[in-house]
Amino acid sequence: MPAIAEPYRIKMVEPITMTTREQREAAIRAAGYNTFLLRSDDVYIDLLTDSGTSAMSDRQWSAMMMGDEAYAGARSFDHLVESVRENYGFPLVCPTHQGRGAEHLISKILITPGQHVPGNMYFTTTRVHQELAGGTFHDVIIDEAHDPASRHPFKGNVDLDKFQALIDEVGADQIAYINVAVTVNMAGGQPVSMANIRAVREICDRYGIILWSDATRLAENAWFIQEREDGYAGRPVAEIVREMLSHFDGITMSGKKDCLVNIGGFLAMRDEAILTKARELVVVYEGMPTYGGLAGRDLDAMAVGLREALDDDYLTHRIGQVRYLGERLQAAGVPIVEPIGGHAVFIDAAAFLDHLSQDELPAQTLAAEIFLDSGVRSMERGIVSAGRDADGNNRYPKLELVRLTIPRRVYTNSHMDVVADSVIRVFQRRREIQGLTFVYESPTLRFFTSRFEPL
Ligand SMILES: Cc1ncc(COP(=O)(O)O)c(/C=N/[C@@H](Cc2ccccc2)C(=O)O)c1O
Repeated sequence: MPAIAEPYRIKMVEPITMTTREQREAAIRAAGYNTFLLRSDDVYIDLLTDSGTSAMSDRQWSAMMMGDEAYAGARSFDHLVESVRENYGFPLVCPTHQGRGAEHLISKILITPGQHVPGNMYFTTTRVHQELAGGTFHDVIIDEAHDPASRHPFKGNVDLDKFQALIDEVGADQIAYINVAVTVNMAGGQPVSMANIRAVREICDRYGIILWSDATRLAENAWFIQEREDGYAGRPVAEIVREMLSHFDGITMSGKKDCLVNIGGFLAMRDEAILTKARELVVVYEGMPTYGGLAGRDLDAMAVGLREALDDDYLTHRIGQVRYLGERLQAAGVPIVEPIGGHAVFIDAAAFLDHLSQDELPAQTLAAEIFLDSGVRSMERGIVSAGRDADGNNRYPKLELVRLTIPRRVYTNSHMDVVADSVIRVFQRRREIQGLTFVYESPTLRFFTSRFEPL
């Protein structure tokens, strides 16, 4: 991909400082070797997440100044609805404080306890809300998604045979809905093709199954369709997004990613009955249906940001930056998930630290080692994130990954070079690295707050 300059110029900066090795050793010990528990001031380049860490534009900031903080019926809500209608094609919107707020509501609305919810690989908060609502998640993603080395161009695709087999096994009436994430975070930010979305739609229509999407990174998914799928080259991302979403009954959206805001989310849909139920629940858990746990200014920032995130030049640079980092690591022989995803480079920690067993927590270990080397913060996406099953046993995911997650419009490729140099240094001394073990294991979504110590 030809290098392109940032399609924006920087108008404000936030100073960052490099720490010493001694400072980092003290910091990671205090954080229990869990990068989620590090203090921001101890982090040099923060690649923990792309969630809520984007830089907002001058247009978003000025929209915030005009935010309407009326408790009910604020203009800011109208602006969000207009933007969702215009850019996503959904007529109905229920704002929530962030993505998992929307996941909570839709799980309660659509799932009857005992029902099943197929999806293209699990995501932690999505699955936990489905389970809390009494549903059982079933992974129906294609097998290639579980192979870090597979170069399948659309590893996020639903395996139609797996989906059909589940329908045959439990009956269509026992399937609450199918949830198709675009892109698939835990597979490495991997896209779903338009052809696959259409094929899933056909099955859902045949059996009367609701087709929902976790649209959190939909713009990046559309950009990969433009780049890789026959018939879409040269089509504007905004047009591809409208076509993608036209096949879904509704979406949960974490605005903290592809709406370029620091907080925000929403449900968007076509069915008034679902909106009515969402409004009944949102007043209990989030706030009035016209603010959903957000300030008016947040709604306005999201209305502007979701439109900006569909810009072709912005996405070409954004995805190009992720690819730049990934290609530097590939050139040094560092094992990463291929193809390189849309929002992050995922290091194959199992291959990187192939002398460690999964019970020695390779990804947790590698994330701590990278921080110790350079102050770069990453996120464990392996056995710790996978948690325990209903019987209390550790789940053993095929993918044991460390995610280097690139915030939107924040860092330059000079920062990417610092990250690449650090990971390569750790790779060169990987045989010296020993594993970690739990000293405290939190009961739910344990990766957020558990603590560890070196073996
Ligand atoms: C595909 C997808 N669907 C829904 C959500 C929830 O949205 P929200 O509630 O955060 O707004 C997320 C959030 N992803 C963040 C934050 C995170 C969340 C759980 C564990 C680790 C990190 C991340 O991947 O960094 C997501 O990626």
